[in-house]
Amino acid sequence: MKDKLGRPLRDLRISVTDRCNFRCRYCMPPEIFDKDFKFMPKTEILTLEELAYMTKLFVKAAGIEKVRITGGEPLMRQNLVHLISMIKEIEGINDIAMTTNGSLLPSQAKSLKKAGLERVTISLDSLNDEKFKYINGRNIGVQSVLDGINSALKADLQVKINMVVKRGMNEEDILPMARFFKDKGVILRYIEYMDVGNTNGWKLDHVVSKKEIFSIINKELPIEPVDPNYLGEVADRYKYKDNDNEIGIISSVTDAFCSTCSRARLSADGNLVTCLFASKGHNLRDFLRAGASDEEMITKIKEIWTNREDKYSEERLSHTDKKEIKKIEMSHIGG
Ligand SMILES: Nc1nc2c(ncn2[C@@H]2O[C@H](COP(=O)(O)OP(=O)(O)OP(=O)(O)O)[C@@H](O)[C@H]2O)c(=O)[nH]1
Ligand SMILES: C[S@@+](CC[C@H](N)C(=O)[O-])C[C@H]1O[C@@H](n2cnc3c(N)ncnc32)[C@H](O)[C@@H]1O
Ligand code: SF4
Ligand code: SF4
Repeated sequence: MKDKLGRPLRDLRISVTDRCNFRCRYCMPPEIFDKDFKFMPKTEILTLEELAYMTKLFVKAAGIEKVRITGGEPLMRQNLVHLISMIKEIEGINDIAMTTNGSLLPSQAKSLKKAGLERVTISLDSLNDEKFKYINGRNIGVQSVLDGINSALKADLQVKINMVVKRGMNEEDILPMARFFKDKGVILRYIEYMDVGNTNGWKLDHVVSKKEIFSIINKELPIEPVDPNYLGEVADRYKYKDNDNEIGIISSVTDAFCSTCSRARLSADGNLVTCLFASKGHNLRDFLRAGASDEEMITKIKEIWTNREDKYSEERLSHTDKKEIKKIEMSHIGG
């Protein structure tokens, strides 16, 4: 099954909650996501069983093999271990990963691994405690994320680190992060700051480009490109010349990768979203709860994917001088 631009559906990213214990200023600015902010009501959120069932439908509809659990903060969802174990049982799924801020991992890493989680990507934007406390908007120190990383490694999970780079926020942390993680057996990935949602005040000037990130690292720690692991990998891979450790750079802004984008996103309230920058999703929840059969659900998923023609990042620069379009917030669909 291919979309209108010839792209298959391979990778399902499931957001299990729109809530988070952090308020990263580039994702959920605390002034907007405050005590009056209306998060999704519980009745609208898919149950763990519904999420697992939806995953099964995506396997049947498209043969997806890879699932990434995300949020909001996925570890805030109760009994997530149960969801992982249900997904693990689905024939055809051979890669279960999670993106998390890491702070709640120490108490959960072992049981997640036991349930079938193989990989975690942990977000960390600075090793400077004061700066990190400011960025996450909740005064949470670096050590709680480092504890999360250590607990994941101890539980034998594969670990990657995501660092969003924003000019004026943390570009001076690019090198310290590289130095710190270089020999730790984890892959650090730098992400160009993106214009997801409408609340983070994104400007093109805030973007530190892939080229710039490469040159900052390469000057002190020489690196060279490595071939992608698979077609459509979002990160460009590089390895250090003096050892085999790797870093990645994700360049959605300056070097878009829409032409190989095979990712579908399912929000916690059951909307199928075909692009990170979409204005809205396709409501699968109500269709499911109205009693649609497996066949009807599968037909619907296929219909949505085959009509897909998203390529926002390739067209981004032509959007910036126009009136801003409404986009789903990152905390709804999880990156
Ligand atoms: N524009 C855009 N950005 C994306 C897309 N997918 C991922 N990203 C960005 O890249 C970041 C890292 O993505 P991950 O989920 O860690 O990457 P992944 O490709 O699933 O990781 P691996 O499976 O380990 O290769 C996300 O948090 C987003 O910020 C996409 O389809 N479009
Ligand atoms: C939305 S979070 C959800 C999962 C989890 N709460 C976390 O932070 O890892 C997923 C990823 O998106 C990244 N992200 C959030 N806002 C972004 C933005 N405006 N540009 C680029 N990446 C962003 C985060 O840093 C994180 O790595
Ligand atoms: S990036 Fe992740 S941790 Fe930070 S506010 Fe967004 S959802 Fe929460
Ligand atoms: S902008 Fe949309 S179509 Fe392009 S890579 Fe990202 S999610 Fe895929």
